[in-house]
Amino acid sequence: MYRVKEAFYTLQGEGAQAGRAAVFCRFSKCNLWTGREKDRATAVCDFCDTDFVGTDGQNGGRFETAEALAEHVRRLWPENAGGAPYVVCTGGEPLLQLDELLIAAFHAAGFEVGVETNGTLPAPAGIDWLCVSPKADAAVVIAECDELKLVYPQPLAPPERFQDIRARHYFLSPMASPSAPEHGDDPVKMSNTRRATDYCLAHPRWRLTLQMHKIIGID
Ligand SMILES: C[S@@+](CC[C@H](N)C(=O)[O-])C[C@H]1O[C@@H](n2cnc3c(N)ncnc32)[C@H](O)[C@@H]1O
Ligand SMILES: Nc1nc2[nH]cc(C(=O)O)c2c(=O)[nH]1
Ligand code: SF4
Ligand SMILES: [Mg+2]
Repeated sequence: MYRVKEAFYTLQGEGAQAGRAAVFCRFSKCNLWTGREKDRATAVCDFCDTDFVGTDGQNGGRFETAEALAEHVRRLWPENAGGAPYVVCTGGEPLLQLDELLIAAFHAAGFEVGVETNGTLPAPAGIDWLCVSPKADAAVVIAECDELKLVYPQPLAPPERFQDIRARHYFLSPMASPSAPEHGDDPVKMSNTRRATDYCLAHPRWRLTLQMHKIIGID
């Protein structure tokens, strides 16, 4: 059984695949926060900007088989539109649920499979694009990925701690305020963007990435 909060067709807003059309499949549940506001202050990850509780979002639901979920995602991709169909598995923490069966079913449906993970759980084989985004002092168990995308600043997760994770790209993503309006003003994010910029200027191995979807007002 796979539990999905929501699924939607949009442009990837972050990282090296920014601008690419993708179906986002947001899995329910996370291992670093319950998703309830009353638990935020004591959570390992306390700045999450996402609602991943339950299965009641747009195109959310419970799927008995990998094939059923892959078919559900396939229906969200435009027909005969060309390009390489792309699904981004996110959450919540997708590696609590994503397994080799589901990856095979996505591939059989014609999709490349991207994953956004906090890096604390091992990744199944077959993922086409793996993005690891470390959180606070949670141990990262993934040694190699396509992109490391660190939310910045995090007092317990300075960039220097992750130099030994092998990645094709190293990104800093300015921390947005979890309570800021989804597509509105966020002074905290503005200040964090300046700090991330300064870090990238001083450490050119790191590149700046912005949450483009929030800037242009799409999902
Ligand atoms: C909601 S998480 C879900 C996937 C996975 N649990 C993870 O943390 O990578 C999706 C992406 O949003 C980022 N994110 C979450 N809260 C954020 C915030 N307040 N500001 C900027 N990025 C944030 C995460 O770091 C991650 O790259
Ligand atoms: N457009 C868009 N791009 C994204 N990249 C990562 C996201 C996520 O929540 O995992 C996300 C998201 O929620 N929307
Ligand atoms: S690990 Fe990801 S989904 Fe979980 S609370 Fe943090 S940002 Fe949100
Ligand atoms: Mg998001």
